Amino acid sequence: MNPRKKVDLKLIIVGAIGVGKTSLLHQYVHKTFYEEYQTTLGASILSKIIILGDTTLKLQIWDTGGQERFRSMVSTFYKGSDGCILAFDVTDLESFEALDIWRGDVLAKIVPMEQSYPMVLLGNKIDLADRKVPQEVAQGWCREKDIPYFEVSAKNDINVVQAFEMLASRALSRSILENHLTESIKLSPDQSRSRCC
Ligand SMILES: Nc1nc2c(ncn2[C@@H]2O[C@H](COP(=O)(O)OP(=O)(O)OP(=O)(O)O)[C@@H](O)[C@H]2O)c(=O)[nH]1
Ligand SMILES: [Mg+2]
Repeated sequence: MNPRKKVDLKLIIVGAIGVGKTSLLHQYVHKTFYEEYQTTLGASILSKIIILGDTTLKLQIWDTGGQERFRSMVSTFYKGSDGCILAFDVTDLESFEALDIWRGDVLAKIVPMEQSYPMVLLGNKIDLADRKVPQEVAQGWCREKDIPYFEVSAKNDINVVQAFEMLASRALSRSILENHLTESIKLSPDQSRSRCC
């Protein structure tokens, strides 16, 4: 029997204050939801082990606080991440308008291969009636940036697993590709020596 490969991935979740980042993470990892709001001070980490195909993935997911005063501090955690969930609240237009800034902050910390850095966008709280961001507008933003979009509800557990696992699977593909590149770089010194003199 083939033993499963094991891969560790660091994922981050970012977005404006109160959009539901912690709730999405708790719904995904613990299948729980809390109505009362407790803002995240700085960052915290949750882990989950999942199986994708022939690989056991250990996801270490960094939950970051959306308060403006933490922006610079939490951005230091983006480095070394394998993928990012961008989140906004479909009933909060400002949280949607802030996405360019959050995305820019993340990409500024990711070097190299910025183009292939996996991201997904989650429009949360679709269980609420007073929507301010139409689905087509969010989809348009994602199309421009080539990012998958999910309409989700942490409260009612709608599309949460699908969104996290889409990101995990993209992050896994990228990590496999990077390992191949690293292997071929390791092989190349011999080749360069043979060209010398
Ligand atoms: N109706 C509804 N409420 C939600 C949903 N997700 C989160 N909430 C509520 O929104 C509030 C904020 O949720 P959090 O998960 O703490 O938001 P956050 O993005 O982690 O906030 P910060 O840590 O301050 O950046 C809480 O009162 C949650 O109960 C949802 O899908 N539907
Ligand atoms: Mg939080």
